[in-house]
Amino acid sequence: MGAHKWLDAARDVDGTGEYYALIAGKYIKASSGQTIPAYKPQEPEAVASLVQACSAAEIDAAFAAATAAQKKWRCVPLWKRGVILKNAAQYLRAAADEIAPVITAEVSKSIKAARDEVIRTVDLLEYTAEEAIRVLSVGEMVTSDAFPHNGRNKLSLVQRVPLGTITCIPPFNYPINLAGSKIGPALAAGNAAMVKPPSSGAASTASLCAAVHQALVDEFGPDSDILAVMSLVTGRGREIGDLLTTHPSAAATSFTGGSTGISVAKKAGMIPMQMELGGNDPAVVAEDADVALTVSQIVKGAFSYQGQRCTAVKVVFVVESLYDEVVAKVADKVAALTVGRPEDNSDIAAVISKSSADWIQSLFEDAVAKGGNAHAKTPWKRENNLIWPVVIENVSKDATITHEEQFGPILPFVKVASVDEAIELANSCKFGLQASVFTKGAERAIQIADRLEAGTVQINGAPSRGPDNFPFQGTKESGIGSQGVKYSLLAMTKIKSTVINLPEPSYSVA
Ligand SMILES: NC(=O)c1ccc[n+]([C@@H]2O[C@H](COP(=O)([O-])OP(=O)(O)OC[C@H]3O[C@@H](n4cnc5c(N)ncnc54)[C@H](O)[C@@H]3O)[C@@H](O)[C@H]2O)c1
Repeated sequence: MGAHKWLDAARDVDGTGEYYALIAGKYIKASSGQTIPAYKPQEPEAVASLVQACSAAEIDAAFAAATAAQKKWRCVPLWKRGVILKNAAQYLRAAADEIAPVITAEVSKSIKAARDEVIRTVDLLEYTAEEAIRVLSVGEMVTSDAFPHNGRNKLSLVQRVPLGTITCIPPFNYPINLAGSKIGPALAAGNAAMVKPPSSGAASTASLCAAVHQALVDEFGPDSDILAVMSLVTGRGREIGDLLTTHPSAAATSFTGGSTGISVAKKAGMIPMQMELGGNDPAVVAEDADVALTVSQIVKGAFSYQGQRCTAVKVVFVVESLYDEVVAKVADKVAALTVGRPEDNSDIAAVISKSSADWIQSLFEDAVAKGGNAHAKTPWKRENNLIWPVVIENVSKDATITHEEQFGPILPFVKVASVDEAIELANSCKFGLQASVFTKGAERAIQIADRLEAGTVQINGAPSRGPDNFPFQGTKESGIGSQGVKYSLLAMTKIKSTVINLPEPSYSVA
């Protein structure tokens, strides 16, 4: 039993501790009688959480109830939807210390970073509630006399309306924040949210959903059918994923994850997609870079949360004149990072799974086979899923890690003859999420940024998804559409216009 009744209501506190699914506004155990375990990345034999293995029939039931609930929810006044989201944020804030260890156990994020993620999501929900009012309460009136051969006898009133039920699929690495960045705008805009959490991180996402559900219960009572406006459906992505993203009642999909998103987008019918996918964010270091700033941003950018961030620095291109100095100084800092348990707030803890650790190791071995080497101060070392941070120097332009996302604590350095060569290499990658450029010249920075194929370019800073009000998007295989509170509100609504036809042109006077 925890300190929060609403959080206890989301799981079987008297039994196995398994988390329930939330379907048609009620917590349920799956009719299959089966649960899905998620294991602790740091102790692969230990179960971190158990969630329900929902069936196709349960998902159909969730969609049917959500469709009906959304018709009522969209009529709840905009300000009141905002108040409910703010109330959910307050529940979340009060339980931050109880939820943080759940995140830590499931995805091996340090306790401090896990708590920060909860509070960031509180801020996100509150901001979303207010931004929705600013963005969605104001439309426009378009007059016909702007277009040739027309008088002012037609007035088009333009407003934004919700889409319906939005399938929300977050990844493991921010199971609360990236769930909140979908659920918040979806609900604020008058949609229903069909939430499918990642297998590792499901209990964390479930905790956020519990806060939102309780805020809905407070407003509408425990038996209201409007509670079905948010569902939590759990199961293996490969088993229920297609059902959720191709369901006839799904009006849009908001997905964050890896290349799975590409197949999700290809299979989906004619519905809007918000796709935030993988990246291989390059840092381009020019001859005139501020070395101390560059080094500290690269270390922070590449190794926070052991590199498991879509916006981690994933490859560094340094011009010859600075190469040795930058590599040596980065290696010094990386060698000083603490390695251990996330519960102890170590800088580096285990990566999410064995398959991820194996992938990282294969990239390291490929880089070495092609001429690279671990810097002497940061040798390769692995124990189960725990990988010590490594600076790989002399990495070949042809090494797989130069072009593919490692999602782990190893960082390749590639020596380039010029910034032009760095840009060419960066742009040859199939991804285009973010990129960083380090130079003291403001005009030069803009010119380099303009030439880099990326959704966002950071000048003299590490890549970053936040703050959450910024637009965030990828090009190429890094995604479709933009995220960020305002941009998600726009993505989760569509324009509807109503035309007033006047019998004869009318011109308004002051
Ligand atoms: N661009 C961004 O905003 C952003 C942010 C964070 C993470 N990421 C990316 O996410 C990846 C790491 O996260 P991950 O390992 O959880 O990604 P993933 O693609 O393996 O899984 C993402 C989500 O998709 C679900 N899923 C799996 N199969 C599915 C299917 N067939 N249909 C629908 N859903 C399905 C998973 O259960 C999970 O909830 C990295 O590539 C990282 O770069 C991107």
